[in-house]
Amino acid sequence: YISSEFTDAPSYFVKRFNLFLSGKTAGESKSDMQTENEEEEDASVEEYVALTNYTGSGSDQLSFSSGDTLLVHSKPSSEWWWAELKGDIGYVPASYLRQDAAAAAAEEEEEEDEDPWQDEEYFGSYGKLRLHLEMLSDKSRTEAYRQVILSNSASLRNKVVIDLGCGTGIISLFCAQLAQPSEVFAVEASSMAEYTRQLVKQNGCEAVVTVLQGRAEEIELPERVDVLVSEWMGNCLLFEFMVESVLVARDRWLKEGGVMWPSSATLTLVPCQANSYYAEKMAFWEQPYGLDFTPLQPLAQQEFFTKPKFSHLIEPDDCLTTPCDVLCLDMYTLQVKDLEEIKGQFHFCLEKSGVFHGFTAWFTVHFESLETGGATVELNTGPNSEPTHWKQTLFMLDRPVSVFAGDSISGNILLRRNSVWRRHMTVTLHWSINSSTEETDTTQVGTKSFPMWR
Ligand SMILES: NC(=[NH2+])NCCC[C@H]1O[C@@H](n2cnc3c(N)ncnc32)[C@H](O)[C@@H]1O
Repeated sequence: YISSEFTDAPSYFVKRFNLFLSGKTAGESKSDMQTENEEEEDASVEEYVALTNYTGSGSDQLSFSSGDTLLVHSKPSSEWWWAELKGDIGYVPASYLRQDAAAAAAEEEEEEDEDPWQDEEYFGSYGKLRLHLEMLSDKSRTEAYRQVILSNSASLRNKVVIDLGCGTGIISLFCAQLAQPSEVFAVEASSMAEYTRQLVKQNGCEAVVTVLQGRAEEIELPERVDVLVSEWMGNCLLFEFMVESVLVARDRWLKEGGVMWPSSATLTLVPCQANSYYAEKMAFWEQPYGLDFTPLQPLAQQEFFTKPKFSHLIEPDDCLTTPCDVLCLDMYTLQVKDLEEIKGQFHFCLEKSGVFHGFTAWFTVHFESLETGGATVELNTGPNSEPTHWKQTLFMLDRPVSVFAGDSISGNILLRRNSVWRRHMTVTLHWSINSSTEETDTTQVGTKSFPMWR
């Protein structure tokens, strides 16, 4: 019996289905079937995922629940497919199925054997000039490292230096040009290294600077070093987790009493307004061209406010109060295992009323002097310093909160490294807003996790 809506089912199916009804499973019926085109018989079974529940009508249709994985044996028409679920076989409405979920699952399988460090993509990106141009064009960043070398030039005499992740070799060239170290090992894993070698030669530094192509964790040095210098900081300080490579190299190659540049790193946080960003991404839908597009606002929140916004330039006036250092990393004692989960507390007393749209984060690194008592050099990527290519990182709340002078915002920030994708992390913020007025004391609590990026 084939229910009426299948009148368009080709004869092949009628035969096949009847065979099935006669107790032969799909597999066995193969030998009895002379189908018009063999490959339909041989087509590999495809996995599909049910988008929603479906209750089959008539005995020839399958019922299934959302999320079920159906094995589609063939597709006699675009509307109805012949599929199997938990040993049952029958017709299913094709529009209720989605392969990309199954494909995504397969993809997931594939990704599993993808490198958790994504080094091909990562070092591939650094094999091109774009990122190096961005970094070299960042005067605050590059001048800070130049200042470190310049202000320590006397102490660098006859020292052995490793420049970890040297890129185009700028820091190594500063060492050779502004000081007289005995040796600088410029280590670079990307294909940029071969050009870095040319730059070292082009600038007459090959007597001092040796370019080693390879990952810092794997290269062999002829000796331990007095100074480990590296520009490893990522967005929100840790993204990319290049810092792990720095710590591994420190443990392997830094002499007892050797110097880490940067010596320490601090993550700073502030509750902030983000009126223009909010207007651009959320308020926009209130009345575009006089129409009401507010039903799109949940989508906008999901699409624009779920992940942190990199390269956000916060104005000092957007800070609702004095920023607070929430994490301080000592590059001499920090361990790789510490990177899995780093937590910081904060407590802000609001000095002015405004709209609390979210939190902004940035970092500062310090380079201690090689001479005891010498001046420390600071690279501050915050809103009161010259902008850098990192700018700042904005974490938008799901919805803004009006706050008033005298209110306080306290809570904590948690950076949890992704246990699979080793260059990624999730930043979770917990906060409570305490408003005190004559009549009442109210507390609003909130929490939000921001994947960066997985
Ligand atoms: N501040 C950052 N977020 N990135 C800027 C520095 C990154 C540079 O270091 C190189 N690099 C990164 N990790 C490594 C490593 N483990 N070994 C060698 N070179 C590396 C990378 O190829 C690039 O040239």
